[in-house]
Parts: sequence; structure tokens; C-alpha cells
Amino acid sequence: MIKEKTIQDKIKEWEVADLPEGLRLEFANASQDKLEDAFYQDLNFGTAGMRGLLGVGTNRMNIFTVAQTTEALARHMEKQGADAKKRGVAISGDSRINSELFKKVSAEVLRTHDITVYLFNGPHPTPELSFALRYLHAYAGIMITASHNAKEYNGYKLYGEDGGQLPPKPADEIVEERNAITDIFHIKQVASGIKKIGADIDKAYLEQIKTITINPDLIKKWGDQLTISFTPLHGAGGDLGVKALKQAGFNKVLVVKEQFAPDGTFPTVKYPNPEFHEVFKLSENYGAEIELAVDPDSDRMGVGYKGSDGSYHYLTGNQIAALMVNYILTAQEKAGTLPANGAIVTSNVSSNLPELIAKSFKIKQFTVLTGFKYIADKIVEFDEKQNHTFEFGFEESYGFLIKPFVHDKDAIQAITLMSELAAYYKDRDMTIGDGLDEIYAKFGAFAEQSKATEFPGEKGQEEMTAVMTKFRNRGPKEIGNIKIKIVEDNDLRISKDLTTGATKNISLPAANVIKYWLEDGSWVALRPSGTEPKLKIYIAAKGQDMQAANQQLTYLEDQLSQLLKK
Ligand SMILES: O=P(O)(O)OC[C@H]1O[C@H](O)[C@H](O)[C@@H](O)[C@@H]1O
Repeated sequence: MIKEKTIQDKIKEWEVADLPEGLRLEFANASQDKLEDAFYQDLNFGTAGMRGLLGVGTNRMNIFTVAQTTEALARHMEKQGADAKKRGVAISGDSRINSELFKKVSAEVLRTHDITVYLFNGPHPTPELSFALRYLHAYAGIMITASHNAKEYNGYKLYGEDGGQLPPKPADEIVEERNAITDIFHIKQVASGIKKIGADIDKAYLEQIKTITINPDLIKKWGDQLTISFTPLHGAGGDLGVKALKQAGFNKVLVVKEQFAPDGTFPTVKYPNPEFHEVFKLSENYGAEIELAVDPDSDRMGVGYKGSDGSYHYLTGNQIAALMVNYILTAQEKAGTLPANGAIVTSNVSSNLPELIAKSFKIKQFTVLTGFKYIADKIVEFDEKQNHTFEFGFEESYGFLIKPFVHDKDAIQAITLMSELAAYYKDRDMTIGDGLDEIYAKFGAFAEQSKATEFPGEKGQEEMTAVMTKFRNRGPKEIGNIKIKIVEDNDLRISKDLTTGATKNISLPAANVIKYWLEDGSWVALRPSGTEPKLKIYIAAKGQDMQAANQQLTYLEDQLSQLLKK
């Protein structure tokens, strides 16, 4: 039994350790509060692996915590046998501060265990790493990125041999290995025998991207006219993004120059997050018909379009997904390529509209928990059972996957499809917004929103747990004047119908999510984020038309915030 170290034990160890200059200075100047936050835990493994502030401490991203986690992966692989080690690990990273350094440390730790290492040269997108894993037949993958977080953060995503983010079981095993590594300052590293990759994988990945195009004639018709602005937000996706659009036949791509070069300080944006409209400020100057933005590791995409009034409008992740599902299935039906056993996969806090659209084409829908790894799991299951053709996967948090040659969300695929979709509406003399209205008229109006409240630090964690417990214990019967019909408590994995009292088991794994289905078909859900110290609140309001749905959304938002204050 290893005795757990106290915060003070850990601080003492770091005090005498041989730290690089930057970390040493930070340590020396840190306040007591800061030190406590930096040492109260080892960096958490959440929805998307390990993510945290750069800096000194066990609760921070630095060369020591990165080496420790990689050593844990290596020990885990030793236990899997010679084949796993021979197949090896592919390592990539985005443009963030220290991404290159952490890639190097990871590579060198693995090499001491004689594990094959494929190291991407320079910044590359996350979906490309996912693709590379199956392309290289590697055993695992490491992606150094903190996705869309501010520049102060970095992170470490672990991938399995199927190209998906590591599911909870192996992730837990690696965390256990990590806990057993008590001296994190003397983890061995060797620099020899690292295989460099990059241009070769770009080429193979871009070849696959060609399969995204459904209607090449449409692109031939509009490719020289449709204007598209594209920003990688200082991240890793610029080069591949431009190449993907070019090869598909879009010749009017206006690159947002100020944000094109990889730069981990993200000089033009505070949060390089395409969920936020602010990131499009510079794009707007380019005056394009559609605006595409991808986050620094190019797994998420945001979209804006110029409305008939000449101003820009921004879509939510749910709206983008509805448009995409509608376009894919419509275009495939026309081309005669719609599969008979097609299926889409969505998370339990995402919109139901894509499901309604899919069902109108006799395409099935599957629900999973938040975390794209669960969508990837479904793809693997479809492959094994040969029972469904994967047609689309998405999460409301701006993550989309069109073709399963990647097993994670892929913004390079998404910008390619989105451009074709814009051409489809242009061909019909419509904007993307008109396209959405057409969908609402057919399937019903939905207004959705995801909001997050910050609960930082150790105290924040406790407060967030308390909010969830309070909701569970209080058991509201209505939100404002709208009755709750069904309560889904995913922690207990029980769904209860409040009108009949009947209960059903939820087949999803346990997770801290509560979802209230209201009698008018709207729903609200609460869950602590698994990547950031935030409580996420999701609202999906239904109405006769968009005005009614929006009104309902405002009403529910207001009522819910009152409930949260109680
Ligand atoms: O809501 P969270 O737990 O913070 O997760 C938000 C998102 O984080 C990462 O990007 C994961 O890859 C996604 O699958 C997930 O949806």
C-alpha cells in the first residue's frame, strides 16, 4: 500500500527537486493559495484525458507530469506484451505553448521502454492523429492539446488502437499505474530511434478527405463563386484545412491571414473556441458568404453565414448538425447511395432534431454519453457486428464526424462538408439560414442552448457536487409552469415517469447527468463538465414556430437560473 502524500509532502519534494528555471521561479514566487491549487491533486483524467494550467505542481501540465503519465502508459504497454510495444505509439500535438516540448518528453520516455515511437513533426490536427493510429496500426496515441481552452492551458489526450480517445477502463488502469510512480523527477528518457512522420500522413489523410464530397457536380458549378473565409485560430489545422477545401474544388477560400500561422499565444483571441462568436471578428472583414473556424487542434468547427440583410449570423453546434444530417441524407438519396442500414450517433445532451431528420430517411439513431470516445465505440461496434453503416456523429459542443476513417470529431471533414452544403443552398438561391428555416418548417422548431458556469479549484468541485445533490434531493416536479414528465438520473441509471410513477433502467453507463423531459417536449439537463471546472446546463426548447421556441428557451433559462439560486 502506497501512503498518500499530503500537499505539504509534495510541496517539499518540489522544493528540493532540480526544476527548470521557469518552473523554479514560478514555485519561488507562488502564493500559498496558488501552491495549494497546484498540489492538491494530480491532474485529473476527464472526458478528454488530462487537461490543466501550464506550470509548476502535480495539478499542472509540465515536463514532470507529462513524463509520469507517459511512463504509466509505457508500463501499461509492457503488461500488454511485445506486440503492443512493437506496434508502438504515435505522438502529435497542436500549436500550444510547450506542445513540442511535451511531445519530445513523451517520445523519449517511451523509447527507454523500447516502444516504437512515431513522432509528428510540428503541429498537426487531433483527427489526423486518430486517423494515423489505424493507418500505422499503432497500439496507442498521445495528443498534446488543450483543445479550445485559453493559452494558459495544455493537455494530454490518450488514444487507443482503434483511433478513439481511451475509454474509462484502460484510462483508469493507466491512472493506477501513474499513482504508483512516486518519484516523478527521475523518469528515464532516451532520444534515439524515434520515427518522424508528417507529410506522409498528411497525404494519406487528404486522400481519405476526398470521400467527404457527395455531389462533385455541385462543387464544379459553384466552386469558383462561393466565397468561404477560413481561420484555424492560430492552431494546427491551417495547412490541411486549405488543402482539403482546394482539392474538393473550392477556389474562393479567403484565409484569415492574421490567424493562420500556428501560435500558441493566440494573439488575436482570448479563447480560441469556435463556440464563441468573437472568434469571427477578423473573418468578418473578409466579407465571405460563409465563415469557417476550427479550434487549435482542429477537432471542432464553428460556422457563420452572411444573411440576406448583409450581416453575419452564427450557428450553434446543434444547428450545424441538423443541417449536415439533412444535407448528407438528401444528397445520398439523390445520388442513390443512401445505405439501407445507416445510423447516426449523438450525445444525450445534444439536439433531437438530427434524430427526427434521420428517421424520416429510415436511418437509425443511437444515444451515447458526452465524450466523442463513446461515438467512436459505436463505430467499432458497427464494424464488428456489421449491422450499421455509420452516417454521422455529433455532440452539441461543435464536434462532428462524417466518415469513420477518423474515430474522433474532425473539423477538417466538417469544413469540407459545410462548404458543399453552402453550395447546395446557393444553388437553390438560399442562405444557410433559409435552409434551417426549411428544416424547422418540416420537423418542428427547436431552440437550444448550452451554458457553463465556472466552479474553479477544490472548493469549486465541492460546490458543483452540492448543486447536483441538491437538485437530486429536491426533485423538482416542474420548471416554472411546465410540468416535468420524465426524470433521467444517469448517476443512478434510472428514468422515472412522474405521471405514472413507472421507472425504467437507462442503458447508458453511469454518469453525473440529470435530464428533465418536460410535458411540451422540451428538456433541460445538468452535468459537471469532465474537462473543465464548470457546471454545464443544456436547454432544448420546442415550439410551434421559431418565435415560440425562442420564447420558451428564454423562459426555461430564467426559471432554471432561479432554481439554481435556491
Ligand atoms: O462537457 P465536457 O465534459 O467538458 O466535454 C466537452 C468535450 O470535451 C472534449 O472536446 C471531448 O473530446 C468531447 O467529446 C466533449 O464533448
